[in-house]
Amino acid sequence: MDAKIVVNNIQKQFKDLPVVGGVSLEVKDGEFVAIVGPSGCGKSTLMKIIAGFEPPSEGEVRIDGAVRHGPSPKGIAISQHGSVFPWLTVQQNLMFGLTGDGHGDKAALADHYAEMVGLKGFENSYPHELSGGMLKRVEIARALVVKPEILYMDEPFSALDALMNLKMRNELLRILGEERHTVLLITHDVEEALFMADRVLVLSPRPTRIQAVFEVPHPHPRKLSNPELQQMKEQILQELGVTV
Ligand SMILES: Nc1ncnc2c1ncn2[C@@H]1O[C@H](COP(=O)(O)OP(=O)(O)OP(=O)(O)O)[C@@H](O)[C@H]1O
Repeated sequence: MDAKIVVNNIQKQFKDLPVVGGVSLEVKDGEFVAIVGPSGCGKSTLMKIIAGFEPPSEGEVRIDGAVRHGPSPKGIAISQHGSVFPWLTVQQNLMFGLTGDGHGDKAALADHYAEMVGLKGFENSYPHELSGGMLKRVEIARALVVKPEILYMDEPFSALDALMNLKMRNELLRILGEERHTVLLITHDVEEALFMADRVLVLSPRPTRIQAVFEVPHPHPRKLSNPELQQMKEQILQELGVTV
């Protein structure tokens, strides 16, 4: 099958600062690819380019074979900064992206996704009435409700505490088990990458390139105590220059 996303020799320079030094990558339909890399290496820049929010200096991105010059309607991004509208209720936030007539009963659909992420009973609450973890779930539900073919996630759980972070990983995997999406995840957390992804890419320092690739063929649910995953974690940390 053809790749869903093809990244062809992407390079990016901000004035005279080279940030992305030539990245090529193929992501299969339904694949979950995690990207880890040293701080400031250019992860977010690369993700913005792949998602179509930032033009590359060189190279091209294809979605389903077509070269993109901006965000694709097939994809949706979830960032670490959060983007729920504070003046709308949970249900209204979820209905916001449901434009056009193809969505049937929008309120019912919004409520279904609110329930899916564990927010049943909070449909009429406003963001300021929710905890940080609940807000993150609103954001994930808001992305999923439009049924994107591709999810671009840049450190989506990094603002959450450790316990909520673990819960959200499980929640997302459960949803992905029910609904197929192609996922690109940027994380600084090697365990998060190994827990969730089919493949982990390790980026080099800036100007960033793909330095190493790790396939993670283990079925879900995974146990991070699995010796093979532990070994892979050590290898990835070594690639990142962290001695263990
Ligand atoms: N719009 C911009 N204009 C100029 N420089 C930029 C711009 N965006 C990013 N940079 C620079 O590009 C480099 C990489 O930034 P980027 O945010 O992509 O890295 P990152 O790996 O995601 O960082 P972190 O690990 O801290 O999240 C940094 O040196 C940053 O200052």
